[in-house]
Amino acid sequence: MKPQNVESGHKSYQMTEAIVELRGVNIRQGNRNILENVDLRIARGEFVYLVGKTGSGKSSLLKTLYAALPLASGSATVSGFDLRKTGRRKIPKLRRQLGIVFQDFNLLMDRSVEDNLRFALEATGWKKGTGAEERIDQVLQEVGLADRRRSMPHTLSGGEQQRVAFARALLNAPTLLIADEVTGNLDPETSKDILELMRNLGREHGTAVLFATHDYRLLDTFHARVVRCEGGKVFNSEG
Ligand SMILES: Nc1ncnc2c1ncn2[C@@H]1O[C@H](COP(=O)(O)OP(=O)(O)OP(=O)(O)O)[C@@H](O)[C@H]1O
Repeated sequence: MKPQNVESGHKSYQMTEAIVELRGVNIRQGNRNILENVDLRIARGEFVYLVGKTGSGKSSLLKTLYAALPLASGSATVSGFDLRKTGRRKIPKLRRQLGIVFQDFNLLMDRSVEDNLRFALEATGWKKGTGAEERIDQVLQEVGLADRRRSMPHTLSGGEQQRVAFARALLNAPTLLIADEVTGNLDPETSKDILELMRNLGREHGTAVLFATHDYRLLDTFHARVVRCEGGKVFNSEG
């Protein structure tokens, strides 16, 4: 296949560059084998659905990608980090390349939207006066919440709170967005809006998106590659 060049602002990148490359990975929780011999490749800017029943190992696979679970065996590269060589001290550096969003929005409820984002920026090493305020404006605009910058989280709907969580995940311009059951608390219409938003942001910025869900109905939202966890194995298929 001919590599496809995508223009993103002043950056040009190749859609074929791998952001995730797992080969023969075994994933364990405690002394239990969860997934065996996993091969998975995700290219820059690619959107991938990760599906499987509750307990099939989706979260364990995602945890492996952000180095919250060690590799039991095999090789894995995520955003240029070789996970076999990514010791504890390097993990924060790896995670700065990733945007991770969960079902629970995990917002600080006693702080405004902008304070939630400022807190995340400072926690990842941004200093005041280095474009932080502009970056907050940018990500809120991208998720369609520019006018809610000073709102408190409890005044926002569930869908809007999840958008704030996405805005926070986007702050450091991740190469990979990991979404673990992010629509679990949302109604079907809002879930599809969130899904569309993720796909569009991914396309625009060349961010790969791995969207885990046990809700197979969401696969009808748009056509994309589907990766399935079942019976301790991971199956790759064309969507
Ligand atoms: N900390 C742990 N210690 C031992 N076993 C665990 C641990 N966390 C998860 N498991 C087990 O690993 C298996 C896979 O769980 P995992 O959370 O990865 O599945 P999942 O597909 O993400 O499910 P869900 O959709 O419910 O989140 C389950 O059988 C679960 O009981």
